[in-house]
Amino acid sequence: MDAKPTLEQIRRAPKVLLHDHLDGGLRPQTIVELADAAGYTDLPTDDPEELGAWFVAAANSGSLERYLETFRHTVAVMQTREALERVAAECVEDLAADGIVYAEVRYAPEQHLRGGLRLEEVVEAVQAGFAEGVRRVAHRGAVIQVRTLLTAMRQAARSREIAELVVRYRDEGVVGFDLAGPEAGFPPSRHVDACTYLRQQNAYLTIHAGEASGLPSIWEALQWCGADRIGHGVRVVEDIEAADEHLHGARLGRLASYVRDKQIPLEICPSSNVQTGAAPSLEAHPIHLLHRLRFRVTVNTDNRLLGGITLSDEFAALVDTFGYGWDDLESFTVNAMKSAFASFDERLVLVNGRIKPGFAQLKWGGR
Ligand SMILES: O=c1[nH]cnc2c1ncn2[C@@H]1O[C@H](CO)[C@@H](O)[C@H]1O
Ligand SMILES: [Zn+2]
Repeated sequence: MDAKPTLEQIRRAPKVLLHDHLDGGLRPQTIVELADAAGYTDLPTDDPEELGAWFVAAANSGSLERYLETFRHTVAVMQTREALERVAAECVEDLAADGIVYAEVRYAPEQHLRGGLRLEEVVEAVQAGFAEGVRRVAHRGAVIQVRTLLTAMRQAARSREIAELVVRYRDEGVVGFDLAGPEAGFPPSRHVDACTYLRQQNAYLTIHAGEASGLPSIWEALQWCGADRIGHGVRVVEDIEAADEHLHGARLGRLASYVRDKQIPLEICPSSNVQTGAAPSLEAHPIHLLHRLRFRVTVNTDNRLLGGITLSDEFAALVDTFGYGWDDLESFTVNAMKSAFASFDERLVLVNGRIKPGFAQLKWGGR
């Protein structure tokens, strides 16, 4: 129990992932093959290993805008039904191989229309791919639940249409809406109409906020748009007055208090935040303060390809950096499951049937 969780043990732990972009998690080999099939000649290299390294290096830019430029290549090769299905199926295989038992995977349908697909066809292709992935994984004896979030790009003007798409496919595995893209200059309040519509439909939404912009963006996401969760949200620390090492004298402003009192889930993505400059380093990442102050912290990958990481790697890095043990990792996992957009029944079954027994086995099983 006191022993430090190893990467190999963490990989076996039943994990939950709420924030993962489909178009930020492709296998480099797949990108090369899809580019070849589509006649896309702009890839920086045709060698899968070099390509994987190129993405990580290019994403280590210190700026969200430059980080997002790398999506040019992944989106370019995801423009046909076959490509979308393949990428979605492989995503499920990769998440299951990392020991994830429940995932919500997001992407922006409006970015996949260049090959002539309609929004509905994009959604149906990805859902078919997820179902295929779940079948393949089941053949190997693993069980994973995968749900979908549909993202609207905040710099564009299609959020209402995407919100309607979420509602239309709510019984086919689409569980919520997301806003992503460059945060600076494109505040959540631009999309109030879509968000109001979703709430009136009893649908769920999460919004990327507090990553490249600060408190006003988080405030708008919550109080103008009614977001159920916040993507990243790390800059909420700007509303917390520095505390000493033991947290004596930590003072929360009104917004930080609201986020903590209401236990608004924060989808924190440590590696991504360091890559985009939202956090100066893992050692100085706000997750440690937020976790100790008992905000509802969840740990996520954001973009596995761009970070060159899995969720297990993220957990292992937190263990190394902050000395976290099984109780911390279990609390991030239970927080995530409680914050998922799946129904209460489904969440309960996963917490009691998989997460608690799985962590108990890792904590006490060896004794
Ligand atoms: O961390 C992030 N912040 C904001 N936008 C992001 C982030 N990661 C990915 N995307 C954007 O979301 C789109 C749909 O998946 C991606 O194409 C990318 O532009
Ligand atoms: Zn994201």
